[in-house]
Amino acid sequence: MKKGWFSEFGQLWPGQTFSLECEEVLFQGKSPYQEVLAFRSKTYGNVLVLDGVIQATDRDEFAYQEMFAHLALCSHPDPKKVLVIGGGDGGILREIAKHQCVEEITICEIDQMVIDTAKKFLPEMAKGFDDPRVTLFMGDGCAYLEQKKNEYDVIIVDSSDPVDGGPAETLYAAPFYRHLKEALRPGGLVCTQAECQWIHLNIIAELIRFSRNLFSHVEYAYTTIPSYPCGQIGFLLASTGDSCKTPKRTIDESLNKYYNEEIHNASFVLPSFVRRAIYKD
Ligand SMILES: NCCCN[C@H]1CC[C@H](N)CC1
Repeated sequence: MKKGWFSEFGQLWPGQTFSLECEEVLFQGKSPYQEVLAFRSKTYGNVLVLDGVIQATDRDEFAYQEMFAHLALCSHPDPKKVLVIGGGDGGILREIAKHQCVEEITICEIDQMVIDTAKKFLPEMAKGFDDPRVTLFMGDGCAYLEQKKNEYDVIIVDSSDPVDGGPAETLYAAPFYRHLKEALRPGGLVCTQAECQWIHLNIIAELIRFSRNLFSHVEYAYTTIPSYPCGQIGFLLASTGDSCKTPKRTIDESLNKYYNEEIHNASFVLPSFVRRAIYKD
């Protein structure tokens, strides 16, 4: 990519794109799994891109990482063992580490190049790997999960998008959610990257449909984040215990730039057309 503008084209957001003015290309590489790009943008700081899709920018990544981690962890009464699938840039680890009750954080990431690129060019995220409670397992998240039964209080699936034939496609199907449930301890919950209410209602509705057969509470919440398609992205919270709509625990809000108790509650409040389409109510 040359100095100028980076535009994000994707199969999952046809007919639209988001662009950032690029000051300098910092890294371009190809791992066994995907194209990896990092560049310094004019107004969003450093940017991490995988297969042409923006993963994180210095300027707004906190909106995603904080809501992802704290919606999940504040919805569990006493999370001690946490598993992250994906999330190799480290941002989600940084957020989970804010919860002192957590004793073990395991992350399963398949692509070492993502970790190395984040450590070099987005260190504010990658510092999440420095917490002594973190154990890194390099490998496929699905395979790792299939070996785990009754093991975790919270599982966070920080995946890329379910592009046809892409690495994340299987993470949006019912078998994977069965494995997620089997890996949870009683009262456990999962929180997964669940795309955008403006352009992915069918994906979200299908996730909810099959998750309802497995979990006692299945709820959709979202955050606002300018560098993702349509400026927002959602999370599916599926619990074997209580609803996630109101927090069971609080976190010191001075630690966060985005998440707070009020926004936890508000993030589950959806426009009528979305609620009808995804919950079929
Ligand atoms: N830790 C950040 C992972 C990025 N998650 C996804 C990146 C691609 C987006 N279209 C959706 C979120």
